[in-house]
Amino acid sequence: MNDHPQQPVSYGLGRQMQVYMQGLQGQRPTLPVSPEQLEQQAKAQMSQEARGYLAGMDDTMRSNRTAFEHWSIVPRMLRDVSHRQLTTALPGMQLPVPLLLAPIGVQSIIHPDGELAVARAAAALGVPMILSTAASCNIETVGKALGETPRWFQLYWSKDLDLNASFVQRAEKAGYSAIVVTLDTLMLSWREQDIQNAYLPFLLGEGLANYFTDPIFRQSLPQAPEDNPMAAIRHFIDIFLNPALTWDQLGFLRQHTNLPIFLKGVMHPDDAQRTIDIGMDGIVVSNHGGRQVGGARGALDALPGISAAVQRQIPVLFDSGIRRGSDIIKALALGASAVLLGRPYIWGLALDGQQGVQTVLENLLADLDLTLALSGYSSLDQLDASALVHE
Ligand SMILES: Cc1cc2nc3c(=O)[nH]c(=O)nc-3n(C[C@H](O)[C@H](O)[C@H](O)COP(=O)(O)O)c2cc1C
Ligand SMILES: O=C(O)C(=O)c1ccccc1
Repeated sequence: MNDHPQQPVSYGLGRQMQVYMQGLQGQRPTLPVSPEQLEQQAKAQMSQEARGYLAGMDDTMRSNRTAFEHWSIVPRMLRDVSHRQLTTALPGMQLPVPLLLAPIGVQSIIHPDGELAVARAAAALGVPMILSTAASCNIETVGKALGETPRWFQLYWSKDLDLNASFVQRAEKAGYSAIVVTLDTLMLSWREQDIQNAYLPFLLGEGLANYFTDPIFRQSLPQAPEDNPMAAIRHFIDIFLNPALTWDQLGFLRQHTNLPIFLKGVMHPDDAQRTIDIGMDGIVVSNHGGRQVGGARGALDALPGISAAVQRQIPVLFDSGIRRGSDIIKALALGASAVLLGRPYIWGLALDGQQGVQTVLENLLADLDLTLALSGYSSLDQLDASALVHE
């Protein structure tokens, strides 16, 4: 596991005063501080194709947010919150904050520096990053940019088992400390905007860096991807997802990596139980940011039942709709050990590259730190359902 000596530049009061002091010099934050305005501004300057790709099903995304709105924090007073602790212990590893960057594919369509800019921002703040299989920059290059910062690798389970083994071995060698297998995307969903735009980034060769640099992938091509990219893209389309995947096949990964394995996209307590039964190490409760199943349940609504089933036997992580510090507090109070931040860091990337991602993270961590303290908590392990009411 990676140790990470860096602490984020400044949480809470530090960040707040930094901004107010800059105001004395006539400076204002360059990015919108509110996530809603950040989203609006980022979308306004993206291409129609990128905007469409970032979208999801409106109803499921609305359910994700509504689920948060139905829980309220009940602040408690006078409990000495002068020192806060945001470190988060997972079995076998310590995270500096209860937050990881969610795996988001094909970041080159958002910003030319894509995953590299994100990795540099993550490294500047010590925030762990999860790299997508469908990245525009490969496992090794992103690993180097991250230095000592913790990183995990997200696997799309290919039809080619040797390729799956190769990916996890490359990740292990490049200092990644966990594998996240995404279960909810065994095929791409009916994506209205992408279909309207007739746009799939992979067909343009975007997001294929891990495949094109993989020895197993290259071996199965008659010509190198550099010499015949269309044939390489066609092979990728044939093998990259495997809708035939079932629970009993996941054990295969164990023979090829010693890293802990998390399953992402769990929405039912029975699937969480199944994860434990087959000996996997953790789950991510998620509906993929409302991008896969239209009309699906809000992810936070699934969390209490899953936490109750899991009984802390394995860590439960959460994503889909995290926008503010209060959202993180709610997810942790309902049993998550940490959360994944999705679209907000991509909006920062779209507007200002590495610096944009960094600003979004600094703001979110400051908000988390202050909201935690003002709610009456000084460490994350004090949070449980008694911090909230459902109404
Ligand atoms: C543009 C985009 C691409 C994504 N690509 C991946 C991916 O490659 N692998 C994966 O497991 N999840 C992927 N996700 C899902 C995220 O990891 C995460 O579950 C989701 O963004 C959380 O929802 P939120 O962004 O609304 O908070 C993607 C999400 C978006 C928005
Ligand atoms: O677009 C996505 O949501 C996603 O998860 C994905 C799937 C395949 C390749 C890249 C990203």
